[in-house]
Amino acid sequence: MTPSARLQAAIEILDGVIDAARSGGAPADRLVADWFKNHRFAGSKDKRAIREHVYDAIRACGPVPASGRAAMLGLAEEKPELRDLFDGSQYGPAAIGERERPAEGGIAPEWLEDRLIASGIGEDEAAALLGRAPLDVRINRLKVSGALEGLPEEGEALALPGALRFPSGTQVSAWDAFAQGLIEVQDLGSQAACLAVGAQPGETVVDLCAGAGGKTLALAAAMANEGTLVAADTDKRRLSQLGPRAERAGVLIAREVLLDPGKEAAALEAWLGEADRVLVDAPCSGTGTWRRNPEARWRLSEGELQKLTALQARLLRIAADLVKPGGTLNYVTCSLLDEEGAGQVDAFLKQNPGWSAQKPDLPLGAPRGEGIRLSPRRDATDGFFIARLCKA
Ligand SMILES: C[S@@+](CC[C@H](N)C(=O)[O-])C[C@H]1O[C@@H](n2cnc3c(N)ncnc32)[C@H](O)[C@@H]1O
Repeated sequence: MTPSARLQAAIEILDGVIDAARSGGAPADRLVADWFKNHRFAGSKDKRAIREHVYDAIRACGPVPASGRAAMLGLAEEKPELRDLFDGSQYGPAAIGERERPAEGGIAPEWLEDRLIASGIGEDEAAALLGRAPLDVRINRLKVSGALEGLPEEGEALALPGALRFPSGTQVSAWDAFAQGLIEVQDLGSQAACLAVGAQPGETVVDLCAGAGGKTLALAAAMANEGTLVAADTDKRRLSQLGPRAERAGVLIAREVLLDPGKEAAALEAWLGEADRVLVDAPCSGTGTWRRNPEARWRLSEGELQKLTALQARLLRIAADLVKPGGTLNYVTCSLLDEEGAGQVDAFLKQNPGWSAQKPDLPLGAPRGEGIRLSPRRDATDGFFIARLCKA
């Protein structure tokens, strides 16, 4: 493909990404993969260039752009060399018209930028939200006791025990060590959130929003496969991914519980007042994960954020009832917005006098309200809020 044809392909994909963001359709990575599947003539260099154009253009636009072409013209403001590729050639984009306007730049739609500022995220922090995430792995202590030898590449040892970092795009999933369950792909921030739970062998631990079990696997390793570990979620498809992952990782104690939305407590009755620790890795805006899903900022609306904060407050109440006296509730979101982090915890503590907050003891993050916050700029992790609440 010519450089212009690659640019036009990226513009077409961006049109799909914008539509999907407006209508709640498929994520950008799926749309990119679908385009490649339907255009077999694209070689590996073409694919790399097209993918890069798509993601660079998404990062370059703050509010939702009017079209893929406007988004690409926005990117051309940062990379003027792209303007030459609007050359009107057979498969390339038409020449730039005199009245054509590029899409607006910035970090996010205005309302969301305002919320970030109100949550203490300054300009530098905000810009880092749109950087490129490296690839972090966690050494699986259920299978590896000492140093892990023989990986195809040497990773950088990170601040948490058993955490290694590789460059963005490293194909870790093709490695033998991955197939054998010796390593799990997990962002350092997510590893920190698991470590903060402090799960111990023999305890009863509930992972209330387990999803596909990324954190469940880390909790099982911390528990050395001893005790009771409940992995609950309302999403059957996500939860069904835990079984094969647990098998590969040698996790034996994870017990899946599918929840009915609105009736979660009923399925968890057996653990009411029984859990030593409950982890609530709550559904959230994902403002801390824009490095991976930059188009997520076009999907969020104020109404959606309001629904998420109401759900988070409800999940905190459900979790609180599961914790036994002297136990802990660990509240986590991959968001940098106070209404999903420090604000939720403040409201919980006001409404629940028998509870107190204890700052998680981690070599990462900065205090935020009654918890700590990790940020891409400060900690080189996804953005996270982590709080630890103790029941009297
Ligand atoms: C941030 S994700 C969890 C990610 C997961 N813990 C991991 O480490 O991979 C939030 C999860 O909350 C789940 N969820 C949404 N509503 C829920 C509810 N009412 N009860 C329990 N889980 C819920 C979603 O299905 C989603 O899997």
